Parts: sequence; structure tokens; C-alpha cells
Amino acid sequence: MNPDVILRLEQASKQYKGKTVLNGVSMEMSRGETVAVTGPNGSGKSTLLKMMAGLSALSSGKRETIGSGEGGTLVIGYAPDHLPKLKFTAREYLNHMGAIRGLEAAARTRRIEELLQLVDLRDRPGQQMKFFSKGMLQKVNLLQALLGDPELLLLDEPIGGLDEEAQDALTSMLLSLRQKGTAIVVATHEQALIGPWAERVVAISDGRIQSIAATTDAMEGKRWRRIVCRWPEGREEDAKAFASWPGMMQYRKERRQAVYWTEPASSDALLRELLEAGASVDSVTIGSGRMV
Ligand SMILES: Nc1ncnc2c1ncn2[C@@H]1O[C@H](COP(=O)(O)OP(=O)(O)OP(=O)(O)O)[C@@H](O)[C@H]1O
Repeated sequence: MNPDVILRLEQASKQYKGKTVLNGVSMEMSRGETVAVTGPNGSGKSTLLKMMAGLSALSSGKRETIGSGEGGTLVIGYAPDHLPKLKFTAREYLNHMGAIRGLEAAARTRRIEELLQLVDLRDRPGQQMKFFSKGMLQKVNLLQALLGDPELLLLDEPIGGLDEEAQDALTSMLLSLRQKGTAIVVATHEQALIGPWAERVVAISDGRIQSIAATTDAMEGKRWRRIVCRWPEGREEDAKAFASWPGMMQYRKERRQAVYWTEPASSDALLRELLEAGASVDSVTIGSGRMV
């Protein structure tokens, strides 16, 4: 595994009662990498995040993680798409979650107060979460994911219910976490949330990755190699599997051709592997900036 890779899914599939909701998904997350997962309702975004979090078992395929926690564990923070309305106050709930994550009492209180400073929760003293608005619950949800100082942060539709001010605060929080080296995956419908902080956008539909693309902001001035090749009939899955090759910036299927944009440092190895795997290369182009 590439030394920066902290999580890897290989041909991961998920079935619920015989119905396939994720089908052969391969993807890697590296330290500090930021990814937005987009796709229509029911396409499998939440399922993908739960599998990445280790909360939902794979029906088939492989999940590997390597982190800097005890014994190489990866410290993951996960915020589901909503929190239930519980009979706890925000502090009680966060304290409870912090204890589950193994934070000792003093550190827990410090961390909770530090995190509460980041969001303007506006709860009343002693107010239980069952009386919280959707936006207030969402803020607590985000904070519980950040409690353990995660190396990988997984946020499922974090923007739902947040007012404009809170959305801006979330974006700047994601940017500063990225600078700190936290890897972030956000499942979202909101284009506004993608641009400023995500480097890659993974589009899924019908339980499969349809494309992986670098965002325009992330591409500014970046150099790439564009490799166009043809795969023999029936090898679509192999063609797509290369989309998660290390250094891959974008993959697109164009009629009978597969087009890969890769970082220059990875392009020779990628070319060799493509040829060895049976693809025939039509062209290699050098470029920078927007990938066309
Ligand atoms: N626990 C479950 N049992 C049975 N089916 C499930 C379960 N969880 C998800 N599904 C099904 O899996 C499919 C993918 O659901 P998922 O929640 O991952 O999609 P999504 O892209 O996150 O959708 P949305 O944008 O609406 O949140 C859906 O058809 C859903 O009904």
C-alpha cells in the first residue's frame, strides 16, 4: 500500500436482503486528502461512508486501514446524516461520546468546550437534544465526529439544516482540518460545499463509481498526463478499477475509450500496468490546469 494511504476499499460490495446497493467499489484515501461523494438519492453514498467507517460490514471485497492510533488503528470520526432527538443535553451527549472514544475526563471537558466554541449552538442551559432544531442537532453531530481528533473524517450530508453562517463555518472548518492533514470524505448534494475544499469528486449512481474528477479549484496550475486507451469488449470493470490507481486525478469513459488523467510521477507506471492488463493505448497528452 502507498505509504500515504490510510484506507482502501477493494471491489467492495454491499447487499441488503439480496439487493445490491454497492457493487465493486474500489477507492483509496490518503492522508490529508479531501473527497466529495455525490450522487442521486438512494445511489449508495451513505452506505459507502458507513463501509469506510467500518460500521457496515462488506458483503464482499476488502477494506484495509492503517493509521497512527494504537497498533496502527485509524482514528475515524463519522457523522451520520442525522442524529436522533435524545434526552441528553449537548454537553452530556458529547461527554458520553467522548468517553466511548476513550478520552479521559479532563481532556474530554477541554475538547468539548473547545469544539463548542467553533459553532454557535444557541441551546438554552439544560436544554435536551429532543428539543433541538435540525440545524442544532447537525452541529452536535459534527462536533461528536471531531471529538477524537480523527485522521479520517466522514460526514454524511453535513449541510442539511445549517443556516448560511453555519455553512460558512463548516467550510472553513473543513479547510483548516485539511491543512492539518485530516483526510475528509463528505457525501453531499450541495455543489456549494464541494468547490472550496474538496480535491476530488467521486460520483456514484446505481451503487457504482461513475467518475472520479479533480475539482477546478484543486486543479489550478497542476500538471497532468492524459492517457486514452481502449479495453477489449467486456473489460469495463477492469477499466474502471484503474480509476483508483495512485495519483489518478480523473477518469472518464468515452464511448469505447477510457480516459485517465494522472499525476506526471505516476504516469509511466500506469502506462505499463494498463498495457500489461490488456488495454491498448491510443494517445498520451501532457497538460496542466483544467483537465480536457
Ligand atoms: N439498512 C438497510 N436495509 C435495507 N436497505 C437499505 C439499508 N440501508 C440502505 N438501504 C438501501 O440502499 C440503497 C442506498 O441507500 P443509501 O442510503 O446508501 O443511499 P444515498 O445515496 O445515501 O441516498 P440519499 O441521498 O437519499 O441519502 C437504497 O436503495 C436504500 O433503500
